[in-house]
Amino acid sequence: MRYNQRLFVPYPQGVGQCLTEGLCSVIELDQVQKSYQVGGRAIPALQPTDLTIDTGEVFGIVGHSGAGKSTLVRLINLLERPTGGRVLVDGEDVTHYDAAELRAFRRKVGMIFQHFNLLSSRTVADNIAFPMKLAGIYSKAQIRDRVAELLALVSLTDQGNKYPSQLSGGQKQRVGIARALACRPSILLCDEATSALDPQTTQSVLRLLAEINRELGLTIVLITHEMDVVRRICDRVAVMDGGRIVEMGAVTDVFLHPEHPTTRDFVFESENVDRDELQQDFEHAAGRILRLTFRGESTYKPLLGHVARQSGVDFSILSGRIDHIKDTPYGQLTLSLVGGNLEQAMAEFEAADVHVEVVR
Ligand SMILES: Nc1ncnc2c1ncn2[C@@H]1O[C@H](COP(=O)(O)OP(=O)(O)OP(=O)(O)O)[C@@H](O)[C@H]1O
Repeated sequence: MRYNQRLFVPYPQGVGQCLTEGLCSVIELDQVQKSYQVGGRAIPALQPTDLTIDTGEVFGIVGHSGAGKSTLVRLINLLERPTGGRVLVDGEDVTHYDAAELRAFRRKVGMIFQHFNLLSSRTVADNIAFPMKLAGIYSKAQIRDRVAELLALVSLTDQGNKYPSQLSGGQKQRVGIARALACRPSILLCDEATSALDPQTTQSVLRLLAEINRELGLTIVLITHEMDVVRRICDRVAVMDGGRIVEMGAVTDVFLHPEHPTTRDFVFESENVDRDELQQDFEHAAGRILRLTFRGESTYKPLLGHVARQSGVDFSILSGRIDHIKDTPYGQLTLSLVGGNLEQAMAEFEAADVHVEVVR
C-alpha cells in the first residue's frame, strides 16, 4: 500500500498524532505547471513553480484577478491536475494517487470558499457532518460528537438546526470552516475566504483562522487580493503575477520592503496611500526626504526628538502610520529634514535599528 501512514491513520488518532510528532503537512511543489485546454489551445495559467510550505505555517498567496492563485491552490489538493511537475506532501508524491488514495488524501486537506458553498437544503449541523458521512468511515456517535465540538469551536453551538439562509455571511463562513475541519485535516486551503465579508466580519473570521492555526497546528494556505489580510495573519507570502510567483518571503520583509512593482501596488493599496497626493506633498517639502521603517521594539522608542537634538536637524512629518504585521508592531514615517547634520541623523536612526530609505 502506498499510503503515507502518517497522513492516513484514520480518526481519532490520525492527524492529531502526526501533528504532535511535528511531521505532517509539508507541501512541496516541484516544477508544477498548469495549462488549460480551451478550444484546442493550451492556455498557460501557472508557469513551472517551485514552492515549499512548512508545517503549521499560515502562507498567503496574493495577486490580481487571473494571476493564477486559485489554480495554484487547487493543484495542492489536486482539484486540478498539473500538466507538469510533482506535488509532494510530507515528501510523498501525491500526483499519481488513484481514486481511492485521492479520496483519503482530500480528507486531510480542508478547503473554504469565498461564497461558502454550503448545501442550502441541509441544516448547519448536517452541512458540517456531510464530509464525515461521505467518507463512510465514522460511526454516528463520532459524527455527532465531532459536530458538537466543531459548533463550539466556531461559536455556533445554538445554530446547529438552522439553515444557511438564516445565517449572516460571517456565520456561513464559520460553518464552512467547521465543515472543512470535520475530518481533522492537517492542511486548510482558503480561497478568498473573506472577500464576500464586511471589514468587521473579516476581522472575526481571520481571528478564528489564526486561533485554529495556533491551537490545532494546522497549515493554512490562504488566497487573497488584499495585502491587509496577509498582514494580519500570514507568516509568509507569495505574490503572483501572470502565472508566476514574482516575490516571496516573510510578510514583515515583503510588506515593509516590497521589491516587485506588483507587490508595491498591493502594499500602497492596503495603506490607502494616494501616490499622486504624496508626490505633491513632496514637492512642497523642503530639504531631504527620508522614509523610516520601525519594526518591533524600535516602534515605540521616543527617537525623533533624540535624533533632532543630537544632529541639529529640523523635521516635519509628511506621512506616518503605526500598525501590526501579525504580532509584530511596525511604524513608517516619511519626514522632510532641513539643517543640522543629516549624515549623523541617518546614522542615529540606523543605530536604533530603524531602516532608512532616502526618497529625495
Ligand atoms: N477551468 C479553466 N479553463 C480555462 N482557463 C482557466 C480555467 N481556470 C482558470 N483559467 C485561466 O487561468 C488563469 C488563472 O486563473 P486563476 O483562477 O487561477 O486566477 P486567480 O488569480 O485565482 O484569479 P481570481 O482572483 O479572479 O480568482 C486565468 O487566465 C484564467 O482565465
